[in-house]
Amino acid sequence: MRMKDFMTPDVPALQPGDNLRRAVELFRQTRLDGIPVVNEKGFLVGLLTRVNLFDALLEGFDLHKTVDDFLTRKVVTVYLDTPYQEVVESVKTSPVGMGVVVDNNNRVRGVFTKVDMITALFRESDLLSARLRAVYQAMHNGIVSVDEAGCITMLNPAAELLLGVREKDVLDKHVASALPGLDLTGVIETDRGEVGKKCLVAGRALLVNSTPIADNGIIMGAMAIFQDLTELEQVAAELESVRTLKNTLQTVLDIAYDGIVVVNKEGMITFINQSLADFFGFDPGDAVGRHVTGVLENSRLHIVARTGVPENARLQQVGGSYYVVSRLPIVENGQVVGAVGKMMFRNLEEIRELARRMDALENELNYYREELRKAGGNHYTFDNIIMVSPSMINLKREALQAARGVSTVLLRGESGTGKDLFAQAIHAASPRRGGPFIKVNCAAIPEHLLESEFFGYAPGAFTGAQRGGKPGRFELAHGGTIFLDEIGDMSPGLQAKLLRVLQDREFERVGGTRPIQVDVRVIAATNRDLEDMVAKGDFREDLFYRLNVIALAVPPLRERQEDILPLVHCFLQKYNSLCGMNVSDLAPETIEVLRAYHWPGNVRELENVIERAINFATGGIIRVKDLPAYLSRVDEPAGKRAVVANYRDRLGEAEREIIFSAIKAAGGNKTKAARILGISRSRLYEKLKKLGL
Ligand SMILES: Nc1ncnc2c1ncn2[C@@H]1O[C@H](COP(=O)(O)OP(=O)(O)OP(=O)(O)O)[C@@H](O)[C@H]1O
Repeated sequence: MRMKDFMTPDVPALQPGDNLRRAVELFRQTRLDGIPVVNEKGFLVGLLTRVNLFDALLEGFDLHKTVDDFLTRKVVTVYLDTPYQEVVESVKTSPVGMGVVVDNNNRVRGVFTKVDMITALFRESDLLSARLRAVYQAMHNGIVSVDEAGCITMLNPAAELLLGVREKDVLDKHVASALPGLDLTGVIETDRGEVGKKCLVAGRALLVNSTPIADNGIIMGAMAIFQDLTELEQVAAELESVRTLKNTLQTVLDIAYDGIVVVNKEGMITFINQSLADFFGFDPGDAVGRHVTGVLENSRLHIVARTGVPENARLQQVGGSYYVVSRLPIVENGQVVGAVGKMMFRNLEEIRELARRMDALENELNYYREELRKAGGNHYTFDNIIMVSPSMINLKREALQAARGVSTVLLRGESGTGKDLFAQAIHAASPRRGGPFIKVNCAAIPEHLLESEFFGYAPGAFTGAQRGGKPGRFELAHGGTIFLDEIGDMSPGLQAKLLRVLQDREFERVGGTRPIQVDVRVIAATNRDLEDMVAKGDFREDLFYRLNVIALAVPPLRERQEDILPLVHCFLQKYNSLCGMNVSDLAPETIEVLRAYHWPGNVRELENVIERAINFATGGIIRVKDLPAYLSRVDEPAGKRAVVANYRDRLGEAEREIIFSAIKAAGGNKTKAARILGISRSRLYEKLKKLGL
């Protein structure tokens, strides 16, 4: 409050030269204790008080005498903007008890009297108490105040809530009895406040600050301000867990494999992890607070923070190298508030190495899947093997004879001729048919697993091994038949071990010491020229003779054309039902093409061709156009092929040619062929199957 808010404005004034009569008249009109005297320019000359006037009259001056000789010249003057508090001090020291108010140009604008001051005081204290009450009401902390006798004078709503009492019920009661535990009488007695004292009041743990209330050095009472300690402790615990979480996150982000940078909506960096800073050689502290474009070349993070559109797996060039980055907006309550960028800057070689390892694992997985599928798959009998050709009928007769005995059988023949089927059929026709039929594809098992697959491993044989060890295929085949497919692909070390099993029917698990005896019939198969391998020293002669007790040769498909059509119809039936199709016949030209083809991949290739053709056929008939183009253009010039073949066929054809030439160069040795091609043996095996070779 300022002077202009509570002064008495527009008071009449005397001028130098005015007489006492004029003064008497003005006093009668205004009831003021003094009349300002101003000159013609409006400046204050003095103040004629009632006392001045009475003195003049008592001294016997008549009413025509001018006021000039009786004025009080030392007058309290204040400006319009002077604050209330300053005026109070002036008035206290003024002998007159009133003052004159002037503007900034020192012209008289009014007067202030003691009545004005008291009115202002009331207004001021009303305002103060309204403000104080608002604070009391709104405060989250509880407040209790007491008078000098310790009786409660006030309790705010927060205190009511915290202590579970109503103000009206405790007013004027002594604090010690109304609120036991809240010690304010001690504060009054000692005139000393206390900070952060723990008190138990009305069953609540409180943190209390108390202070005496004094006026001019006299204790008038005391006041306590308090808050719930349990609430405080809860907040502190929450803060602590947030701090721990922040530290954890910070550590995780700092050791993260990738670089991480966070910007706010303006594109200013708010966080950058240690890995990124280390990689580009700067201090994270220097980067925080700077615009991202000033720290990382070609950054678009500020754009993502503005648009909210994520950018995944983009390339960003920094310092002449490219890095894979992903940028994601940070959204809070539906608003984009920033963005986070992730940068893969590690050596690409490491990633390639990882990919290689994954590749190897995938091969392993595929192998086990295939084995699993076969383990639960159909077991063929001679009735399921489609054959009409005399050579096959003859073979079946020989195989049936072999099935009755216990001797080892060696199935010879090109890939895809049906050796696997014959092995199963022999088992099914043998007295061991009630026992297990276990197949081991020596070419498909990853090299490092071969030995443990064959013979199993003892408990604790190597890191990662199953705790109780694992039986090998020989153990699993006990009482039944083991079918060793692709026997020509076995390493020399394993050949020696196999020989021992065949001779002694006994072996040890990998890492084990106990000999294990098994009763197993062996059927082996190969598409390799084992005699040639023996001659070259690639295959043990003694093992060859052990295996070659009963040799059965499955003829290639091109040498038994009579079987082609019956096989086609068998596959039509199989894939119609598998694919939900209804393709029942072949156009005559299609039959011609199938007969004319030389089927290097034998029955497996024929089966693949039919499966594919069913998917392309229209009108329930397979036409030449539904067959792969390479079947019908053996002699066509390469230029013409390029025009007609579709992308997938050309790709498949190129792959076949590459694989064929590698196998040829390796003399039929798949391990060598895989090495030439730079792929794993099991991957080559997968490809051969896929291409029907
Ligand atoms: N006579 C047949 N009757 C029915 N299906 C056959 C016949 N011959 C082969 N097949 C089919 O052809 C595919 C290849 O047969 P199989 O696996 O027995 O050949 P394989 O000579 O053992 O080949 P690889 O030497 O590559 O192991 C199989 O899907 C099998 O079902």
